Amino acid sequence: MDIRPILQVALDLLEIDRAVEIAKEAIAGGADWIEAGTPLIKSEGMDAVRELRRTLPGVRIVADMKTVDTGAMEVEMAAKAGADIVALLAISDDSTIQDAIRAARKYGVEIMVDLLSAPDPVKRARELEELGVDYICVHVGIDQQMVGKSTIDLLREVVQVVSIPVAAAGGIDASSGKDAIFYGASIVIVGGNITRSADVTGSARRIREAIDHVEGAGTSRRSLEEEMISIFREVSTPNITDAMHRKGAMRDILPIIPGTKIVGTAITVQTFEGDWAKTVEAIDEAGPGKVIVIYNGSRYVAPWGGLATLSCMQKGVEGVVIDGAVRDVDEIRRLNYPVFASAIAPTAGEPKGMGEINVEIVCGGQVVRPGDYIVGDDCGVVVIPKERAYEIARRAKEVEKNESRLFEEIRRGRTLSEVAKLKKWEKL
Ligand SMILES: O=C([C@H](O)CO)[C@H](O)[C@H](O)COP(=O)(O)O
Repeated sequence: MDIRPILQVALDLLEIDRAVEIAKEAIAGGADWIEAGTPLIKSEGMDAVRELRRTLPGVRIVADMKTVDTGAMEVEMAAKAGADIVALLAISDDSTIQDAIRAARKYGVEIMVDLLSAPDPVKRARELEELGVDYICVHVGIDQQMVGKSTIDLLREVVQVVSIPVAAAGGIDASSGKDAIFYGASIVIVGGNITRSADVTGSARRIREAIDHVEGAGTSRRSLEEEMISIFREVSTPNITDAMHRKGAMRDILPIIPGTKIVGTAITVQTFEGDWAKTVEAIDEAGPGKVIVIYNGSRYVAPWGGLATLSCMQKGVEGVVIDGAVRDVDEIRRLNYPVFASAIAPTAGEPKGMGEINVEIVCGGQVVRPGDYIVGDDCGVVVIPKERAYEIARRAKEVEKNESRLFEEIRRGRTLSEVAKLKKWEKL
């Protein structure tokens, strides 16, 4: 085993031509091993491994078969296609692992076993070492990452109980890659943070540098809440609605000042045409990190204007969303405060005191409950149910990463339809 940590790049892509191009860019940035990811193998079969073998002579190829049965047959297939290492799942029966190892010895390849979803991963890692596997992979799957599970915590336990090399996989970036090596991994497996980047070589190089210099690792882990808020600030509302399977967008509500963005949890207000009491009272209940979300319904009588905006600003409130009209737009512009509304009108109502604060409302056609996450930008406003907010943030980030790679491919001269391989992936 090398002293230098191994950087394995997982090609979780659907097309072999794109995979080869990305693999070459990743190697230029310092990747050591190239993995034919499970999605690539499912999409292209063993030809994916064959093509990587042919185009990347001298590079170790890992076939992530995620085998759970017929271990010997799948190892033979991958080995004959040119793989050097074949990955199985730890949840397989011992008989599958043992027969896979026999086939691996026969065909001169090595076996990596992935602890993904193993019920007692630490115990299983010990058993797998006794069975004779070559590498253990501590892996938090892509869907598990989206709900906040982390590879590093499990890695720290597994490295205590085995002496064979351990790989860490699952949402690894420069900082967690560094942590993984610091806590005892010998191999870091990186997928999306390299392969979906517009600058694959640069991303691979940054991770390479991080894992080669681990001093100062293991110190700075953000809370899931902090991570989620910072992701919502980075991604766009289109990224979020894509992540929500086209749901969540309010209708007809746009920023009064283009270029302003809001991210926060909802303080809801139900009020009625011509009554601005509850909208203004809600300011006293709001503060930093909060977005006041108002259903008023009228396009002609505004429950919000310049004075309310200034008052909101003074309290550090993140922004305001109104299904209804807003006035004093010139003042709001001068204050440069994020107000999103469905109409502009000069007339105000009266403070009558009808309605309620912090009840479930419908705003822009979407149900909003107190505490739901609200993100607004130039494309509109989306509501993210609080229970799934972290997951949606992570999935939106994946959408954004994916698009940044597609942007780069279009910049290089391909058409969108070529890049998206529309003809191949049209629904039959
Ligand atoms: O094995 C993987 C996953 O199960 C899909 O096949 C990924 O290769 C692995 O998780 C690494 O990818 P990232 O999590 O995107 O780094």
